[in-house]
This record gives sequence, structure tokens and C-alpha cells, in this order.
Amino acid sequence: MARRGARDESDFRSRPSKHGSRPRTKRRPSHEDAVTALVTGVDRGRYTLLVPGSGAIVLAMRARELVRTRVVVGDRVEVVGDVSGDEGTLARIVRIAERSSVLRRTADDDDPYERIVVANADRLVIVTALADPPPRTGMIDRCVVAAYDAGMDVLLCLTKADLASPEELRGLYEPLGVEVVVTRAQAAHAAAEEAEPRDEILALEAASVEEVRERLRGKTSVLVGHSGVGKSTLINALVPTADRATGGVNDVTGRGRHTSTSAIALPLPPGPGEAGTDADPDGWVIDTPGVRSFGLAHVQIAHLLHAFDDLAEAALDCPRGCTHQADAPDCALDDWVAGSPDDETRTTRALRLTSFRRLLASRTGAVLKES
Ligand SMILES: Nc1nc2c(ncn2[C@@H]2O[C@H](COP(=O)(O)OP(=O)(O)OP(=O)(O)O)[C@@H](O)[C@H]2O)c(=O)[nH]1
Ligand SMILES: [Zn+2]
Repeated sequence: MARRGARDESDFRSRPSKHGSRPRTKRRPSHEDAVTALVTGVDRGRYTLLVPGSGAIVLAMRARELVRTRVVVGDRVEVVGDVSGDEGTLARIVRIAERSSVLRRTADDDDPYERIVVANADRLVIVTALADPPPRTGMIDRCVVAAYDAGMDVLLCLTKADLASPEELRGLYEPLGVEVVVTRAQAAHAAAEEAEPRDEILALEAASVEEVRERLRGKTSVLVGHSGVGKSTLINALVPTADRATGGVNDVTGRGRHTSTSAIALPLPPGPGEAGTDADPDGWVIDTPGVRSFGLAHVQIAHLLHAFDDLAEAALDCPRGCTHQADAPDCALDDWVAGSPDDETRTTRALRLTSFRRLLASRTGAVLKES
């Protein structure tokens, strides 16, 4: 899968400064006794790590030589010092392993740079409610583009199926090869909601939660979703110890009740009646409460195209510099549809091309009006 390797925020500091680019200390310690750990939480310069071997939860800071390097949730790091995890101990991160994927959020009012929020995740889970709040395809498209660009695959999780049908959204995303899973409240709740809405703990239909768990097994998954879509309810159902705050949109601020804005990795426990431990979980679920959108400015058409093998192959016949948009002259993707061997293939290809072009457009902002 396409990756952008070196082009990340670290570029800002890899330029030679006026003090020269050589490290201040000539000799670096070798850290032979370092152990490997996973970053599960980040809070103002303090990192929560899980040491897979011992299962210890360790609090750490960055070593002096890494103070200008960003460490994010999902990073695999090497750590020295006291790694017992005992109260009051603070270990030191001395190395960050190369990342297999990076997911970055957009710059915002508080921070002018696009920043990496999660490293090494395999799968982006886009949590979207089918109603209350209504789904916004512009937002889903942007998430799909961000995931494909980051080299991650996508699971579209449609919540609140007790309130509306998922069929229309399935029809929009399945042609792109996006896996779709649907969750709903338990039937008893759906009825009770009419009489006495909100503020009780909502139970999701267990079978629908297990379908989600099945798709997250053995993977590191990042969950994203707008406030009120039911992301916390889902995470609590998947990871009962997570205790994510639920309750939907705050009437005063229009935001959810979450105050925490940093990502956190939670070990995915096995389903009911299966064995497993936190030190060796069935996968990781990363919640991203503060992330509202993803930066797409850096996304290259070629990267996006590589997420679609058939389109990438057909596009080899495009003129140089083809944008592959609907108005691109002589785009070979149009020939690929026209040259379909039969009607059924033509319909499938046309749908796939339309969907792909919709994603391309979301990258450039042409369909940024949320629908
Ligand atoms: N009818 C129905 N309501 C649901 C379902 N899932 C969640 N809800 C309700 O939707 C509201 C929002 O759920 P949350 O889990 O708090 O949503 P969130 O996405 O975490 O949003 P924030 O807490 O604002 O970040 C709550 O009142 C839930 O009880 C569902 O499947 N069906
Ligand atoms: Zn083209």
C-alpha cells in the first residue's frame, strides 16, 4: 500500500537550522537494556506504555535526544529505566520504531500544522449514525480518502440502525470496496426511548457488537466519528472496561461531553466466553475524541488510485498528468467503463468510477458541502 514515508511534520525540523543540523551531543548512549513497548496514551509530555512481555503499564517521558520528535499513540518505542510500572516510576523513551502507517488530522485554530495523531494502525473505522445526527457523506468520503492515503483499510460502521435503514449508504460505499457493518440498540431500548428518551445507559444488540468485534480482531483500528453518532456507546460495548463518557451532544456548546482530546489505545478483549488477556489482546481499538477532520491537502492522486487495483491498472493508459476527474480529456478510466465486456460489468465499473471520482473531488474540496 502506498505510503508517504518521509513527508511528515518532522520535515519542519529536518531543515538545517541556523545553528547547523548536527546533534548537540556527539555520542549517543547505546541503550542495550531497552525494552520494546507500545504507546497507548499521550498526555502533556507523559506517555502511557504497555510492555507486551510483562504486561506492565509504564509511564514514560522522552529522552533528551527525542524532545523534538513527536511520539503518538500506536508508536512502538524502546524504553529504558524503571519499566516495572510501579507507582511513581518514570521510564524514558529512547527510540521510536519506523511507522507502518500514519494518520494525520487537519490543522485547526489551535495549531497551524497537520499533525500525526496515530501511528501503525491498520484500519480506520468510520462511525456514522444512520439518523440523529443524519449521515454526512462528504465527511465519510474525506475519512475514506485519509485512510487510503495513510495505507489503512476502511470499515464503515453504521450505528442506530434501529432508527433508519442502512441500505442507501451501503449502496454508496460498497462499490468502493469499503466493508460495512451495522449496529443497533436492543429492541427493548428502541421502544423505551419513545416514552423516556436519553440519559439511561443504552444497550446495543449484542450480535451487532460481535459483528464489529469480528472485524477488528487481530488489527489496530482507529475509530473516528462526529459527536453523538454513538462511538462511545460502541467502544464501551466492545471494551467494557473503557468507560468512555456517553450522552451525546451538549445543548449549550453543541459538542459532546468529552473533555479529553487525545487519542487512547484500548486493548480489544475477546468476545463473551472466549479466553485472552490485556497483555496479549485480540487487537487494539484507538479512540480519537479530539479529531474532527483529516488533512487532505497533501494527498496525491496516485496514492489514492493505488487503493483501487483495477482502476490503477486502467489508468496506466491515461495521458500524462491526467486528473481522472469527470472532465479530464481522454481519461482512460472512461474507456475502461465503455469497453466493459457486458452490461453487468459496465454497471459495476461505472458505479466504481463514479465513487472513485467522488473521493477525488472530496480531496480537492469540490464536494465539501456536507450532504
Ligand atoms: N437509538 C439509538 N441510539 C443510540 C445508539 N447508539 C448510541 N445511541 C445514543 O446516541 C447518543 C450518543 O451516543 P454516544 O455514544 O455518547 O456518542 P459519541 O459518538 O460518543 O458522541 P460524544 O459522546 O458526543 O463524543 C446517546 O444518547 C446514545 O444512547 C443506537 O444504536 N441506537
Ligand atoms: Zn485518467
